[in-house]
Amino acid sequence: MKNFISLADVSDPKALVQEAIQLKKNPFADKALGKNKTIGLLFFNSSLRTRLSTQKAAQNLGMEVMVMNVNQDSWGLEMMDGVVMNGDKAEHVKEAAAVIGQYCDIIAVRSFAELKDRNADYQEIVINKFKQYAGVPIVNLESATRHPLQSLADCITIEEYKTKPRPKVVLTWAPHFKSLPQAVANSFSEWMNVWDVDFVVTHPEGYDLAPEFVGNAQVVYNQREAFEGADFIYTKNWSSYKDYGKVLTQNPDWMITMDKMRLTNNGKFMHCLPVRRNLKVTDEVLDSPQSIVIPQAGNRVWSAQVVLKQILSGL
Ligand SMILES: NCCC[C@H](NC(=O)CCC(=O)O)C(=O)O
Ligand SMILES: NC(=O)OP(=O)(O)O
Repeated sequence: MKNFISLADVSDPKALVQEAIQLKKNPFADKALGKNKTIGLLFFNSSLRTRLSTQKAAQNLGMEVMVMNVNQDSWGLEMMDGVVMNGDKAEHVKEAAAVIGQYCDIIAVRSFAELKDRNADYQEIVINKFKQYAGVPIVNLESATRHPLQSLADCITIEEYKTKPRPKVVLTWAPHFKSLPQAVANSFSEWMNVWDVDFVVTHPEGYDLAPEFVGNAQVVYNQREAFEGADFIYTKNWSSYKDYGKVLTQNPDWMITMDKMRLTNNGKFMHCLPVRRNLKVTDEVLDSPQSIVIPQAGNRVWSAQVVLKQILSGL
């Protein structure tokens, strides 16, 4: 593997998941692979899981890790070419990425959608500029439109918890007062489209994801209907793609409750976290045996480790 920016970088996603499940049984087997190799983790946004699980994965592979919160600790980075840099951005990504590439064998970047300009976000400017100028492999830690390390961990989790060869998986929108990116939902949908599942997406009208991410999913605007017989309920809030970045409704009727979970086939509750209790999902659901959010987050280590292992093997 050269880079891990989206599903397109993975030649065999199912084999990758099986390899991750094997790694989990023997986490330190490849400790020599990363010796004298350095990964730089660059964060333009907050993180708990991504930061710690990627660091842990790199350490399991024997790598050195450097972490930088770009917006707090470094110079403001200009992403646009050909501009007069007389504003608040002191350094161009052209130099910054190339310089970090002198210090690191792999660079991992988190940079969320700004949710102001749909074209700009969907062009994936930040991660693509790093790919263009760093000269070393790039790993996506959640970019404007995708969060593939999360989706890979989600696939590992579904493989571990499924009770039938072809489970029904439902991606459901849930209410939030803030305008949040579509990245997690897009990416999950992208991966579910190549998985052995019956995949349903449910959300209020106006929240349709970009068609290239919805793919062959069945879209249902009635949440209760969507939940019928589901084996997995994957919850996420996202802002509108069509009316870009807007919060069109905060309708509390879309919150995940035990009453709705009872419509499922003893369905497992999944969420990438962080999750706001009693806004998106009730305490009762999150604290029930049906919730698998903690092992799901635990799988972020194996998702990152299998990706770093494959990239290191190709250096
Ligand atoms: N990486 C996992 C999700 C990150 C981000 N969530 C958030 O920003 C939640 C913030 C809040 O609830 O205030 C998102 O939706 O893409
Ligand atoms: N799920 C996830 O990516 O969590 P963080 O935003 O805390 O990294």
